[in-house]
Amino acid sequence: MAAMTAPAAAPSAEPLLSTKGVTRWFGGLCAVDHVDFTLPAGEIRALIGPNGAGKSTFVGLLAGRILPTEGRVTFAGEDVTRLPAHARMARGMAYTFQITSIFANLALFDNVALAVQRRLAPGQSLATEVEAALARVGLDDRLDQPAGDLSYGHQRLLEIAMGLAQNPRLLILDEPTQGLSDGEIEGFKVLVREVAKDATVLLIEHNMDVVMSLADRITVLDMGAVLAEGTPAEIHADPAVQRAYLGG
Ligand SMILES: Nc1ncnc2c1ncn2[C@@H]1O[C@H](COP(=O)(O)OP(=O)(O)OP(=O)(O)O)[C@@H](O)[C@H]1O
Repeated sequence: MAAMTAPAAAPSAEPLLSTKGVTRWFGGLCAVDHVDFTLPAGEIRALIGPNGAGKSTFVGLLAGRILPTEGRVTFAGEDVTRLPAHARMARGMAYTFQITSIFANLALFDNVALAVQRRLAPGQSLATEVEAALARVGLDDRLDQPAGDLSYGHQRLLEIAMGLAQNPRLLILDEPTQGLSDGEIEGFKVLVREVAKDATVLLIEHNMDVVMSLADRITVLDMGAVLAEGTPAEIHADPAVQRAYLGG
């Protein structure tokens, strides 16, 4: 029997996250229109689209910050459509949003400590976990500095550290590179590749260089609906995407 080779691990049949017909109206405006979306575990997925395409609303629906008018959201095999954001976080979703959610008057350490406390296991040291999360984004030399003193770009990195501190299964990043310098963007790419070794990443991003170099696959939203989905090369070559988004 020793000569038998182990069967290759079967790809997990169930996606980490999916939506079915998810829809959100704001008054007379349909911001997200019957979107079917599937995100397999382990992928880096970028979500792109023109301004007003519905990206932030869609991510709000995934995270539980916005409830759908109709449709279903499934996370890790569970229907989470009606679960509030904190319950989805407890199940392993973490996210950063365009509107920064840090506490400006608190030190970096305390901001991240708030996130770590959600999942600290017995025997784990709060300080060690906080410092490790800040080290991943390169901010561990400023533990005692008030978060409000950071540049906008560094505040975005702090938010990512707060997301990572939760050891998420899914990390959702809404325009994470906005306000970062070119050098910081390179560091961010390295960080996301590192994070993706043990988490799934969904990235809303306008910087096409970041999208093309990081994403395994790209989903393009336009007017609340999925216009296209594919590898960076496929999306780059798609005439409908070029017309709607890339200005081609
Ligand atoms: N709370 C709200 N009330 C009313 N309309 C809204 C609300 N939130 C979003 N919208 C509208 O829904 C549409 C989609 O907006 P959304 O912010 O999701 O798009 P987006 O793709 O994230 O845009 P951007 O790239 O500019 O951030 C827009 O027309 C927007 O004005």
